[in-house]
Amino acid sequence: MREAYLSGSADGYDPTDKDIDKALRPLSFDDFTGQDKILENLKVFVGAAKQRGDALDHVLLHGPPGLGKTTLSHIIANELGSSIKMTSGPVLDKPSDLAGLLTNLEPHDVLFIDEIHRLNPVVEEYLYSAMEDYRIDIMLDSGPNARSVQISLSPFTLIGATTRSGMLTAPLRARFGISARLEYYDSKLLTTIVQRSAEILGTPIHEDAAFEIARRSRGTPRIANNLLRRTRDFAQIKGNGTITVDIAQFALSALDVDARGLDDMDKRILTTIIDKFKGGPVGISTIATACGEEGETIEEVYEPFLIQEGYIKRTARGREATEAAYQHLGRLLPAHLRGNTGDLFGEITQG
Ligand SMILES: Nc1ncnc2c1ncn2[C@@H]1O[C@H](COP(=O)(O)OP(=O)(O)OP(=O)(O)O)[C@@H](O)[C@H]1O
Ligand SMILES: [Mg+2]
Repeated sequence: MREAYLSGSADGYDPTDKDIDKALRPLSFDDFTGQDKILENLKVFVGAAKQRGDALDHVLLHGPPGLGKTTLSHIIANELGSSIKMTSGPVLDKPSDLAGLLTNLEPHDVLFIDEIHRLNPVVEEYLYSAMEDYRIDIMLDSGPNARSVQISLSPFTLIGATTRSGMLTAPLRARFGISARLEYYDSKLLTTIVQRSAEILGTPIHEDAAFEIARRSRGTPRIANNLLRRTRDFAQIKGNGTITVDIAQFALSALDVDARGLDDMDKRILTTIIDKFKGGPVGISTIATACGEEGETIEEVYEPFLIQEGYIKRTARGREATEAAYQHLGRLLPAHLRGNTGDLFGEITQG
């Protein structure tokens, strides 16, 4: 497969980790664990496009970081038997950057634009006709000699990836025939992913150890793979190379991984709601300001996991911390969450 990397990705790993990361990346639909509904549909769309000899319709992949958007894009290109060219929104500065990429695409190639919500609006405008009619108008010269030339493109598939689908403009969103939102993985799926990765790394791992890593990975394969790599180091130095549940627990607490996999920002959001706003309800923009993060990011990257895990509730008046959040952070339950059962938290706060 031919690849042109126009930009480095912003994963922030060191080079060795990056190489391992590449080795762990599933290459085909059958290799990919989870996201069943999305995969089933993609198989149909890819199969049908191939049968007709058409380019696959443009695909938008959205969802929180580390769930497999880039991985799936490579898989789609592989399954199409096409090449993939990769770039990202912020890198495409001028329309000519985009034109250069588009005119170099072979029929049915995939152009992957990461962080597509960060496209320069002028570049985005050019993308519309490219996506719709496989052609672009380029302005030659300027002033009185200015004229526009139309260039035909090979039929191609644009795959856009974003963690912030809310920031996409309506006209751009409307031009994607296929749109899929990736969801967090449950612990069972992540256990399978950890076991698969351990096998690729040649590291023996017990099933309960794989599960321990999985359930503390914030529903995210990237985090699971990261924790596996670090746990493997502990197994090598502190044990005999096999990852047992004891080694996993030791490693995870040495790494300061929360028992339920929450990260710093998750915890900051919960403590903000509980300590500063009496458990809510409080609006997202208020939480954002208090946490020093953008509201959109909280809404699209952090909140879905906290809601899925039952730590916060979305109500008409804002976000509320649940009993689970108070308990997880070891805070006393407020009166409105105190049941009649007189549990530990309830009783302490009674007096
Ligand atoms: N379903 C899966 N099965 C096995 N491994 C997976 C799966 N999804 C993701 N991974 C692993 O997790 C890592 C992160 O995935 P990927 O880079 O595709 O995420 P992403 O959604 O593009 O994240 P970002 O939004 O940060 O770009 C990959 O290196 C891959 O090895
Ligand atoms: Mg990515």
